[in-house]
Amino acid sequence: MAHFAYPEFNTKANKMISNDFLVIENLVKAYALPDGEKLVVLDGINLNVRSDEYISIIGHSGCGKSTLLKIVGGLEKATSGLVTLEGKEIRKPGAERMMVFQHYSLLPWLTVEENVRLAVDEVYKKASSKEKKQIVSEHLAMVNLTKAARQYPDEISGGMKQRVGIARALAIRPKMLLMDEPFGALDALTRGKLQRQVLEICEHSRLAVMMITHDVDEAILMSDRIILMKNGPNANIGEILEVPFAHPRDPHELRESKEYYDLRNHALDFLDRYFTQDE
Ligand SMILES: Nc1ncnc2c1ncn2[C@@H]1O[C@H](COP(=O)(O)OP(=O)(O)OP(=O)(O)O)[C@@H](O)[C@H]1O
Repeated sequence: MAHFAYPEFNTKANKMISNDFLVIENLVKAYALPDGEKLVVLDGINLNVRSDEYISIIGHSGCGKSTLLKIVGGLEKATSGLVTLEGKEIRKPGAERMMVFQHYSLLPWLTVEENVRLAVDEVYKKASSKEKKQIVSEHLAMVNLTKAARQYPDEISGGMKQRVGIARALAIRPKMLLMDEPFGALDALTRGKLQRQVLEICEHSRLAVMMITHDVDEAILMSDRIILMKNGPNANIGEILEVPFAHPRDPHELRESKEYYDLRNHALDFLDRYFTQDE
């Protein structure tokens, strides 16, 4: 790897942290409906995300969480407003922003390592075959999938598939990970294990994360801030909660603190309030 500029995982303490890494300003997103009307989904979103920050987005179904994530991912365009990453306007998808979806999106005719390799080939065009192989194997090891490298997606469990998706996203060395309910389809035990694995990777990496979840406990465990969205249409941010717990976090320890329950109840009350308004 001598001539290949592939950064090591650095601790957060070693890095420059920028407060205006991702900047969302007055973001409005409207969809044209078949009857000629307009559906304004997001109406005036303002948010700054630091370059090492883990952000969760919570809100009732249809409030525009996925739409917001897709705009940051460059898969959807804003109707008005501005979204910038390190000062550059986001107009299309890019390798510095990798997406992970709830339903794994692996190619079934490729093995686990080939699925990751495909993405590495696409981005590291100048790297040698040996270097690319090393990147793939490092990232499979990171999510404990070394032994499953030669298996096909239909030969592995849902949790393993999701780990392949995460390894594939991380192997590209993105600056930002965008995850749409990444643990939503997993059983409770697998979800807990994978949450801790992702948390550990994020605690040691120079990475910003934006994650959609419906699970308040998951949001508190993983995030530095929780974005609580008001209901749509014309949704915007209702509240932003700071999660005050130091890293590394242990879910059992968290659940012993009063602060944890105060935060949890606050988020649940917010969601209840909006659910009731809608009824
Ligand atoms: N391409 C589209 N064309 C028209 N309307 C759309 C389109 N995509 C999303 N919508 C509408 O925008 C609104 C927000 O959708 P979005 O998927 O962003 O919500 P969400 O908060 O992620 O919901 P959920 O929690 O159920 O996944 C919904 O009313 C949805 O029907």
